[in-house]
This record gives sequence, structure tokens and C-alpha cells, in this order.
Amino acid sequence: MSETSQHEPIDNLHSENDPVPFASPASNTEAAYVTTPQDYDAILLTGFGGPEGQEDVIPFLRNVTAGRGIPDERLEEVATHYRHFGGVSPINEHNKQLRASIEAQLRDRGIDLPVYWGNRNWAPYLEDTVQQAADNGHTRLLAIATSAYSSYSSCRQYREDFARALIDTGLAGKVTIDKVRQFFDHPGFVTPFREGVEAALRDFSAQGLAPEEVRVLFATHSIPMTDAARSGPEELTLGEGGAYAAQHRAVGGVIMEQLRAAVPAWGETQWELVYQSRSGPASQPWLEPDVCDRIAELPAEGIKAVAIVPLGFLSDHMEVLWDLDEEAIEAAEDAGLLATRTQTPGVHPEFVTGLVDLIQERVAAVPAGDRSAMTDLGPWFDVCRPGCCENVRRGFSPAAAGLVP
Ligand SMILES: CC1=C(CCC(=O)O)c2cc3nc(cc4[nH]c(cc5[nH]c(cc1n2)c(C)c5CCC(=O)O)c(CCC(=O)O)c4C)C(CCC(=O)O)=C3C
Ligand SMILES: [Fe+2]
Repeated sequence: MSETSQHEPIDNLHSENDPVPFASPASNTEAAYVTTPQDYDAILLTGFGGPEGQEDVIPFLRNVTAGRGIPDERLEEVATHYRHFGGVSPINEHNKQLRASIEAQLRDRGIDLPVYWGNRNWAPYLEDTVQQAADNGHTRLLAIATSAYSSYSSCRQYREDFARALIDTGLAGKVTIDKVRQFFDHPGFVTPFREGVEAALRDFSAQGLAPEEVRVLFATHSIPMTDAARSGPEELTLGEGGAYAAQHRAVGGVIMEQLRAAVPAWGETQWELVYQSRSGPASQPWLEPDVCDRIAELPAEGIKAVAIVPLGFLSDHMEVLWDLDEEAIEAAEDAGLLATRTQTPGVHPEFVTGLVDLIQERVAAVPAGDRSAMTDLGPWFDVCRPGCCENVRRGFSPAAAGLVP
């Protein structure tokens, strides 16, 4: 066992150049896509984790923010969001349902793969789940993280936690963890959002609003500008906000394009990308504009209604239930706007089907050209390159599911 405590970053234990086999040899490829079929023996659904009672709230927040410089006042404030809901985040329940849905879909397709579930920040912890999988004889795990985009927080941090789990359990070298590609532009992920926006636009139209009086706000988690700039592969330059912002903009654009094709008048409805749930010290720049700040400005632009689309999230967890359903909706009321928050993928059948397609695609090593992707940015890479989504503030920690030179 490592002496490093569970939630501290591991510094310089391995350099990215050490041949520690956190990922399968198939991942050891210069190509962006794995081209040989793989015999994975289990799926590892990896969640964020959330508290399940009032007494869990502070320990959970400590796990999330360990050594991360989040001001105490911010933590106190976030604790009240959880306390408002009895100290319970619904996120664990969502992931249990998602686990069961994926397993059922695999069974329906005659694929014999068990689905394990572990979290980064709360029980069941990833290291316990990985240990359990190993105890049951599973050594080649294919992970799905409940996070669709590229950035430190939404991709690499999950990979670092895989590596940490393998190190802490002593299973590094015996168990490998690969990960399906980031799925921001997979139709299974995009379709539930498109349906949600469509329902909102129809509803506003039925209430007599003209398309140009409606604004679609695609909302996602803000991250530090330094993380955003370093999101995605080092060599890829995708403009302000890096791959993280570019992926969100591309998905928003595709959704609005599809809706315009269905109802030409909706071409008059403008959309934009906004950010939420900022933390960190005020001195540190994070992606902007904030969703509530933008909502307050919209009446002056002739807007009468907003559709708030939680594009960065997979389920109706706390970042959605509080930051959007409470705060953003209240901001809209204050601004005199009609407002609706549209659905997340949750266990939408298309989403579950899409995740199982991603598993099958990886098992069968489907050629990139035959993979489903709705934007020019995709299909995203199977295997992260060294330095992908690097965190320049925290420095290097070993990561699984990446290229092993
Ligand atoms: C990109 C991103 C996603 C989306 C990708 C993904 O889903 O993984 C996400 C999801 C989530 N974030 C969540 C909760 C929290 N995130 C925090 C803090 C932070 N998030 C960050 C980024 C992201 N976060 C960052 C850069 C920080 C600063 C500290 C750090 O560098 O780590 C904090 C600390 C307090 C605060 O600052 O708010 C909490 C409590 C929950 C659980 C909700 C529930 O319990 O229902 C979920 C799904
Ligand atoms: Fe977060």
C-alpha cells in the first residue's frame, strides 16, 4: 500500500515516462485510436460521488477539495446547498440506476461483461471497487467516467484517480484500466439535450413568444482559465477556453443547427455558452460569463424567455438542482424572464444505448471513420497523450488510460 493518503496528489512517484502499465498494452499506441480488438473482462463506471446524509457533507467536501485552495466561505456555502436537500446528493442513486441500465443493455446484446461502480469522492470508493473486481478475477477493466468533455477536472483527474486506486491497492501491473473516449459529441449524449431544447422552444412558442425573444443558454461547469487553456492534447489549439470550451460550443452549435433544420423559424433564436458553479479564490480567473450574470443582462437585449441547458452534466445532481434550478431560475425571475431548465441524459434510453455503443466500439476497435460523432472535433481519442489536460497548478501525478511511451 502507498503511504500517500487517499486524496492527496501523488508527487513524482512515477514520471509520465516510466513504463508503469496502468493501461493495457493496446493503449500503448502512437495512434489516436486503438486498432486491435480487446478482451476486457469488466466495465468500471466511475462517478464523482456525493454525500448521503448530513454527517457526510463536510467529509465529502474535504475529499473533493483536498489541497485545492477553495476558500472556507465557499465550502460553507456549498455545504448549505447539500444541507438544503437533507445532506443527500442524488448523484449516487443516479449512478446506481445508470450501472443497472448499462448492465441490462449489455445483457440484451448478449455481451457478458459485469459493470462495477466506484466513485472519486465518496463510497463506494474507486480503490475498493477495483479491489473487488480483482478479487472476482477481473484484470482488464474498461472505464466509463460520468463526464463527457476534456479538461483536468472532467478527464485527467479521473485518470489520475484510476492510477491512484491501482497504486493504493497494490494492483498496478496486475490490473489495467483503459477508458472509453470522451463522448461529448456522441449522439447518445447529445440527443437528450436536443430533445430538451426542442421541448422548451415549443413551449415558449405555444406561450406566444417570438423565436428572437428566446435565448438558449448552454450551461457548463466553470473551470480555471489555466485548466481550460491546457484542456485536450497539448498540440491542439482550439481558441479561447481550449478543447473544453470548443467541445461545448461545437455541441451547442450542432443542437441548434438540427433544430433550425426541423423548424426554420428557430434559426432566429440565438444561443450562447455560459458557466456556473465557480469556486477557487477570487484572484484566480475562471471561465466566464456566469449564467446568472448573463440572465440579468438579457432583458436589455429584448429577451423574454430563457432555456437553460445543463450541457456539462449527465444527471440532475447538485450542480443542476441548486446552481441552475434554484439560483439561475431565481435570477430569471428577478429579471422578469420566463425560464425553463431542460433535461439531462440521466438514464435516457438513447444515452444508455450510446454508452454501450462506446463499449462495443472499443472492444471491437472500430475504425475511427465508422464511429459516431456529431461534431468536427470528434470522434475524440481513445488514448490520452502525455500532457493531455495537464494541471499546471498542481503539477504531475501519474494517470491511467494514457499513452505509455
Ligand atoms: C468540470 C467539472 C465538472 C463536470 C465533470 C464531472 O462531472 O466530473 C464537475 C462536476 C461536479 N462537481 C461536483 C461537486 C463539486 N465540485 C467542486 C469543485 C470543483 N469542480 C470543478 C470542476 C468540475 N466539477 C472544479 C475545477 C472545482 C474546484 C476544485 C477542484 O479543482 O477540484 C466542489 C467543491 C466545492 C465548490 O467549489 O463548489 C464540489 C462539491 C459534482 C457533484 C454534485 C453532487 O454532489 O450532486 C459534480 C458532478
Ligand atoms: Fe465540480
